[in-house]
Amino acid sequence: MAHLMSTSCSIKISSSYRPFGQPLSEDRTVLPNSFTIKTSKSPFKRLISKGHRAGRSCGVLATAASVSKEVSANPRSGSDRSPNDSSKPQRVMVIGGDGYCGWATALHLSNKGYEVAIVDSLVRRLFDHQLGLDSLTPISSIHNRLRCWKAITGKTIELYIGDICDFEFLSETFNSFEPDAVVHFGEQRSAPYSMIDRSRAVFTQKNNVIGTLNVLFAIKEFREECHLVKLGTMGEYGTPNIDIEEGYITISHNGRTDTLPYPKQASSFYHLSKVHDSNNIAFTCKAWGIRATDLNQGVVYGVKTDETSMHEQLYNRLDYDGVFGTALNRFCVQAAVGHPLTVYGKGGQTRGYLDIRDTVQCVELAIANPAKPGEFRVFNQFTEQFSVNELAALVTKAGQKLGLDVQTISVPNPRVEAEEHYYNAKHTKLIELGLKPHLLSDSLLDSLLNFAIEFKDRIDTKQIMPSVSWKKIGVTPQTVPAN
Ligand SMILES: O=c1ccn([C@@H]2O[C@H](COP(=O)(O)OP(=O)(O)O[C@H]3O[C@H](CS(=O)(=O)O)[C@@H](O)[C@H](O)[C@H]3O)[C@@H](O)[C@H]2O)c(=O)[nH]1
Repeated sequence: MAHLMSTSCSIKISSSYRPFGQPLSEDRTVLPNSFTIKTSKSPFKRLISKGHRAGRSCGVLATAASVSKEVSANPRSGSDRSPNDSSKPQRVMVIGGDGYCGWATALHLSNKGYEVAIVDSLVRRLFDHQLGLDSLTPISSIHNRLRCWKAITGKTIELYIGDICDFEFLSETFNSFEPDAVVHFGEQRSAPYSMIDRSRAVFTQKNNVIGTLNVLFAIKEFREECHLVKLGTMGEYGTPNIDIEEGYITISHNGRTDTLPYPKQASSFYHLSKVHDSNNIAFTCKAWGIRATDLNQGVVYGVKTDETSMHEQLYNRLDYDGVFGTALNRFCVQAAVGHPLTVYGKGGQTRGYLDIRDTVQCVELAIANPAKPGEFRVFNQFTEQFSVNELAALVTKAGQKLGLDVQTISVPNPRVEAEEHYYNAKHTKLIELGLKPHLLSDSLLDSLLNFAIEFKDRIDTKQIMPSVSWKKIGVTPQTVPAN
């Protein structure tokens, strides 16, 4: 495998850096190549990109990038647009661009010709340190990731490190970057994390709800035309005993009919934070004329996209632990290491799933076809439905083909959720916009299993069993024992 030799540089994060939202007003972050960002009034517009443009060699040995053609037929993709056409966004701010979905999306949009800026507090990396967890794949620092991207493709992604709950920081990023679209992945996204203890529940809702509120205020104040593309979740709907519509349902009641937001029945403090976000966004679309798209995403699986596969320093994270790992990714890692697949309860829990290559495609489609001013669009972002038992059966079959002995166990369900239920959710709007789904196939499972086998030595089997109980959550802070 090709290796990237970093240039020698010192990256200093101020000792007063606060990842949980306190103002950074006088902090100074010293960046590689001796650029200094001041987070108070100084204009730090594009200082980082100047650092990249200085073009210092990263010693990249990888071959040149292949460019994805997935949605290139779309006439409104980034590179095809005339700069005078204000309805077609070109400058995209990806909040949470260092995370699993955000990183893949930032690279994809950059590859498609959009001017991209990543805004991230790096708190996701801190959660791993605090809980003693790690990604299956070794991931580079955000600075090395961006240097590598620049070295391979010649494209610059700007970087703003800070917390969007700090409105002063967010205002500066808006005024500096002047986004046409904001893709907001910058939330605490794990349901089990939000159910560890009171402080994590409070953190999740504060971080997610206030962060989104700040983004709404920033759009209103500084970039009225900016399109908000917000990552919601299919979990907002819960598992009702009727078909799930895309955001709205037409109801007749006592002789009158109206189209209303689809009822929400979230089942964790995390999923509830997304419901609160949706209500705040819907209200501000009506009250202030904000244009927004809520992408109610299902469970994402996979790790590779065209862009993250270009070099090992661009690899995406892959979580397999009981807090951040999601069902199919976990099952593939479990199979690789000979751990029985952990089906919670009866295993009839059915959800919408999608390949991470479709996440990036969906976000691009939403940006390229923006909502109208005042419109609050909701798209259900998944491609197929599976029960947990069905996923376990698919992974067992794929594992056997690779010579793995895959067993399944029923683990007492740590969550409060229906284990056998009706589930039929609509997901046609993104298909209508041109989504070409990568359906779950033997070859994807094969590749994911092989990826897990490749990094098998990094797997800490102690992190596999679930450790967070929905019923046992209490006010006492939970700490992690050193094993
Ligand atoms: O080892 C496991 C892990 C999960 N499950 C079950 O699989 C289902 C999905 O759980 P998950 O951990 O894969 O996903 P979830 O907690 O719902 O959250 C993930 O998927 C959500 C989409 S959705 O599920 O709400 O549609 C996103 O919003 C979240 O950010 C993402 O972490 C649940 O019924 C869970 O009980 C198992 O049976 N065994």
